[in-house]
Amino acid sequence: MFNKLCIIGVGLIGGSVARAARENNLCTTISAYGREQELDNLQQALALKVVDSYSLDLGEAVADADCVIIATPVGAMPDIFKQLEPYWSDNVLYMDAGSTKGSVVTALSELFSGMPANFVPAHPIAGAEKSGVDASLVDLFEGKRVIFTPCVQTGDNFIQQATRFWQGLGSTVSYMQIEQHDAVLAATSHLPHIMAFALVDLLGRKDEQGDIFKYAAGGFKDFTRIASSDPTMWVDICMANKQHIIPLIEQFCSELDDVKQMLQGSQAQALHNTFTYARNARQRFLDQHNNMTQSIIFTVQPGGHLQGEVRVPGDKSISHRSIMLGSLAEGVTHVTGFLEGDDALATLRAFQAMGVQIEGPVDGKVTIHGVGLDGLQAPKEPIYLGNSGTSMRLLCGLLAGQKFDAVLTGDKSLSGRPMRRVIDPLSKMGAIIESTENGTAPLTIRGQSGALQGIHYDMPIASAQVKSCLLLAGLYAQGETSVTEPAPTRDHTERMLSGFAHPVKQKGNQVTISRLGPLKATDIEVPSDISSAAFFLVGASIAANSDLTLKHVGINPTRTGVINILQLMGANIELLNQCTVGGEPVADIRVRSATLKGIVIPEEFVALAIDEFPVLFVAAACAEGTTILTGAKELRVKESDRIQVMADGLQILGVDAQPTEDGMVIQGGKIGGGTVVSHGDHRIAMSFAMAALRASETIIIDDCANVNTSFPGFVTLTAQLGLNIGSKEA
Ligand SMILES: O=C(O)C1=C[C@@H](OP(=O)(O)O)[C@@H](O)[C@H](O)C1
Ligand SMILES: C=C(OP(=O)(O)O)C(=O)O
Repeated sequence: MFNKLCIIGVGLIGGSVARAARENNLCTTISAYGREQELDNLQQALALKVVDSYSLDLGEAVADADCVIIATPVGAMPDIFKQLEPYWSDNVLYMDAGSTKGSVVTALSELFSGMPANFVPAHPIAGAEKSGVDASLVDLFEGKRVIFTPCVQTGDNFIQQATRFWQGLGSTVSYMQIEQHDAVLAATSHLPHIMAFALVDLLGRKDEQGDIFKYAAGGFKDFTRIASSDPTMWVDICMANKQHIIPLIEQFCSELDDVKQMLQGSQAQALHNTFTYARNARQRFLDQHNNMTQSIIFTVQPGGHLQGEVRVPGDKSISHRSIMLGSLAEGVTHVTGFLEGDDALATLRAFQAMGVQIEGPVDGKVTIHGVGLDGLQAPKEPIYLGNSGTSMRLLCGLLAGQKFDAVLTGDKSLSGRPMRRVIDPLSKMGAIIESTENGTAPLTIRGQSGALQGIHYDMPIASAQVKSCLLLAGLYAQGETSVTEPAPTRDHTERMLSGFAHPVKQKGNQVTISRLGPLKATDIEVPSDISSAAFFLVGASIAANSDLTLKHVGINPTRTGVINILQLMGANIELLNQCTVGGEPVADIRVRSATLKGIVIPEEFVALAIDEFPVLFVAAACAEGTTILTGAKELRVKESDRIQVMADGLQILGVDAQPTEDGMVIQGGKIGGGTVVSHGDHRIAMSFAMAALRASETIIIDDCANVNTSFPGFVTLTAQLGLNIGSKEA
């Protein structure tokens, strides 16, 4: 807590910082500084009790302050810094709140001949088109991001103080390099503002008769909202960041020119492709944005049944691998049925960041221009893989054989998941991988000057991710790399390598790879994901009067444990229209309501149904008698501890579910209602949604944004089939 906070420039941002700091007890008193011409605004700030005092004398305003925030337009900052210099104190934390960072840091560095250690450059990504203290809000920063761009000279203790302060205001703190910040913001904020101002300028001048604005509707209003922003502030921002903005304006003009030519040439298809790509890209942005800033809550009313025909999204495991092998192949790979969920998209972006040209996804279609086994380029920044364990573990193997360094990062859940399972065997092959002390991400994978050495590895756990990681590293190793598994795990990597004309040798539980030559591009049709279908297999089994057909689902025998287990429990499941597509068996699956009974789940099915246990626990809760799962310790290190989190949730719903070290004991019975927490785990969220089909009360599920990682459109689809589900932002 600060004793005295001084705000220089009490406008929308400065005023909101003051309000939120007071509300959250982050300081005892607040002073403000402004210029003579801002007197009215300062008086207003005092009258509104946003600040406790103000002064037109900077020395007086900052006297005894232990935190000073400069929240003026960026163009005014160099002057403010000069005026501040005589009062500068090494113990005080100084921060700005400007939208450009290069100009701020340059001005300070010139003045002080180097950046002062106690200045933390900060940019809250929050704002509105309104200005002045009147517009300030106590919750403006709640759930918003603030970006720090610390310099090498910035002191850790000051960064920590600044972090605590902004977190106290409700923000999430991110760190960026100055250049990166200014380039990104030029694209996402500065260019859109210029476009809005320019469009209104153009139409306003044309609109002398008032016709255009008179008939302008929602689209115009949405697009031009930001043209109501403060011109002084925006002139400052544009001037300060023009080196990044000008090239973007040029690119935008050329994009408009392309559109003009499509119109001139009546190229409706080309225009359609452009618009479709943009619409999908925007949706991905919104999904990502929701994940970052909002928590989604599902509310599911009790009862209902599932009926109809449905095709669930593409297989996540196969989608990841299609991008990886397509990128390493020679030639162009066309993928259809690609999963447009965040996990698979994280893999797609990772390869784009390594120089692979990838088009799409548009309606599940992706085109990958393979660069060959040795054609990847060093990524310019750490590769962020979100929530996706498969991306991180498989990429580790693939990157271990490259000539460049790469850093892999992930969200909070992924940063807590064990990575030694891949680091240890890769190190035996000669890879150099740095992790945290706990063996977790961020991971730095060092470039290799020579090839890795092939090894034989007896996997201590049944993991397709570890196996696939080593097979991918094996593509870069001298000699043979072989892996034995304690139980069969999904074999999509092996099958797909054959499709890319690079077969592996399979003997019993051992698979062996050596570099045979280039991978050859091929076309891949991704079937629907049986792990997503699993929610409906359980949902339609437990809900009376259900009859559902799931179309074109992958039924690779290394994935069908869920069907085996449900059939043992008495489920009514039929496989229809079986065929093989691109080396993967596929079928339509018909499922009808059935009376389930509790069973002891055979351990041989555990690896074959590893992702389906959350929803199988729901099936067990609806079955007659006791269901016992053992040998499934791996569930504790997925996106959440799926044993504990499911047991907690089921208990809240009144089910007798007892977690054990490696499984669970569930007595079937009645399901009540209540609020359960998914802990950001997509499969937990979707499993509890299905439980509502048999619940007596409403089930509310917190923290569901990550459903987008594997099953975009889950709410809409399940609602169409008969589940009474709604979703809202928290
Ligand atoms: O290889 C894959 O695509 C996957 C393997 C499994 O993980 P483990 O290898 O950790 O069991 C599974 O849980 C994950 O969802 C996807
Ligand atoms: C465990 C899962 O995925 P990953 O390991 O890729 O995060 C899952 O999808 O259930």
